Amino acid sequence: MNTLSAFRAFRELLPVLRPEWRGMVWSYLLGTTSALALAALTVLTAWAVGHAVVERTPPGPVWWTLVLGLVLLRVLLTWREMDVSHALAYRVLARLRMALFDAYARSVPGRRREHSGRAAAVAMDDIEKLEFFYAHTLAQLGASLTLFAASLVTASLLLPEAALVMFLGAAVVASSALYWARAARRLGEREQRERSDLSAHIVDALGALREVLAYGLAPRVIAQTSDATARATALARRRELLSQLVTALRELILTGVVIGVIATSAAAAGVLSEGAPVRLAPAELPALVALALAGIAAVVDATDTLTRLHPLVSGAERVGAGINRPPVVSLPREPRRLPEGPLGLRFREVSFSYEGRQPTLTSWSAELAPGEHVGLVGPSGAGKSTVIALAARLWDPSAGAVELVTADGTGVPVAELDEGALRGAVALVDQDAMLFHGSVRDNLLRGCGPRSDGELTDLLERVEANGWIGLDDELGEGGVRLSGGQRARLCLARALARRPRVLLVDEVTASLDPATERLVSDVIAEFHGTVLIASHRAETLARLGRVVDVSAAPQAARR
Ligand SMILES: Nc1ncnc2c1ncn2[C@@H]1O[C@H](COP(=O)(O)OP(=O)(O)OP(=O)(O)O)[C@@H](O)[C@H]1O
Repeated sequence: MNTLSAFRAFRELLPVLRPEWRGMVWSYLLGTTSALALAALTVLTAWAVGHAVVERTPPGPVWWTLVLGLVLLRVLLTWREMDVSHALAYRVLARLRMALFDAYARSVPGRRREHSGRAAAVAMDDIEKLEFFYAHTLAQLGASLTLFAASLVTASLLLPEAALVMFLGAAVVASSALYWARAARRLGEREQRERSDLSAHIVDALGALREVLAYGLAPRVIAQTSDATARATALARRRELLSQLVTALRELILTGVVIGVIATSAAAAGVLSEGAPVRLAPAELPALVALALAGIAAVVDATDTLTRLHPLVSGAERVGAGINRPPVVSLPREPRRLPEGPLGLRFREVSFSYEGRQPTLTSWSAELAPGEHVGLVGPSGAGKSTVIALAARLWDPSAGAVELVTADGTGVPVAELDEGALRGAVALVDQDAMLFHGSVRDNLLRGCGPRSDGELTDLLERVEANGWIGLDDELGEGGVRLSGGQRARLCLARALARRPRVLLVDEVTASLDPATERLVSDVIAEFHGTVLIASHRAETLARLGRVVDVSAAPQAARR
């Protein structure tokens, strides 16, 4: 494993978990004390056996008190450890999820053409595995290393050469683990890639099931799926084989260390040659071997855990990349509030380009007076959706400003506005607006304050949805059970439920039949606030007071 990059990937997420440091330290302390208590029990038992066999003296009351105390301590610690680490795991999960969601919320909304949903779903899945690492594994690694250090120091006080054997054994175990981990990680990454390609392939096929069936693609999809599964399984088998080999090697080293410690202790106890100076009582020999065994087993445990971390490293990298996505808009330091009353919209010499693309807008200006209904036109790809996204502050322009304009003509840049005030004043009905899982009522109430059922029913009547749906009806995932026109009408009702002062509508009538288009246009025409509609459709545009062209040459904004 590239230890440094693994270390970096895990460290990257620590700032998010900083508030949990007390829980993490507590979990480490409990785990370490418990491991030390277990090691002490093993050593005490070996000591008692040594004395009983060699000196024929049974353990005295001090020994029994110690052993009993340690057993009780272990019971108590195991119970507390579970409690603490479960609570910690829950909080780690929540913190990572919130940080990821927050980062996506700040960085994604404008990037409509990105598969952000899939990336976020994979990262959310990763978080579930990482939770265990931060809540349990980290403390367990710390406990193993502390136990090794403690047993090494104790062994070096009792018999330095036994400690040297332990140290060398630990070094060989650790270096072999690091060497093998690199190969395991490479295999793991390939397997992970195969598996995510496979799930993307299945998701795509299921998403386009109608095309798959209509074009007779099912046999090809099945063959591709089975090939990809076979490749992923072969890689998993190779990885498992490698891991078994490494485990066998580790067991071998462990055995070597035990033999080494027995040999050095036996020599020091004068067991090997007559007349040699005795530096260790023969009765202590089993205790020293048990001590060495506990210490080296802790290193074996830690390296075993480390070698199994590789799938987590890629997960941590993905989550880190998600959490550290640069925000597309930044929150103002001193957010301004919005004055009451009608609001207009002003684009003041706005320029904008998508990452690495030619500029979409260059010094583009337009102004909508409060209450004005304006159409936004331009050839396909000219930037209509971009203008709408800038007005909703899903992106920030690279130059110029987008402002909400009060009745006296004062412009308040959307970038300086309090987030809540902006979202309360401006509503967006997007080209591919999504409905959420849940009832119609849940959807209408999303993002707005309390509204009476009477008001919501009134909205359904306005978009003529009351004939085919009610407030308590469930929409299913993304409103899949509805037609495009029905979805558009509910999305419009949802935007109106927020009682916005500015309504932004992006191509919502583009794929509607003439009757639904007329209906949607009627509802928008009755809206009393300011409206900006991006559209190609003559029928939609004919209802509007004025039309502005997004591809028009740069002009100065009215001040
Ligand atoms: N997320 C994105 N990343 C990169 N480029 C983008 C992104 N969104 C839009 N673009 C590009 O920016 C340009 C303007 O796109 P936009 O969607 O604003 O145009 P539009 O006028 O609304 O087009 P249409 O009428 O076809 O919907 C296009 O060239 C498009 O390819």
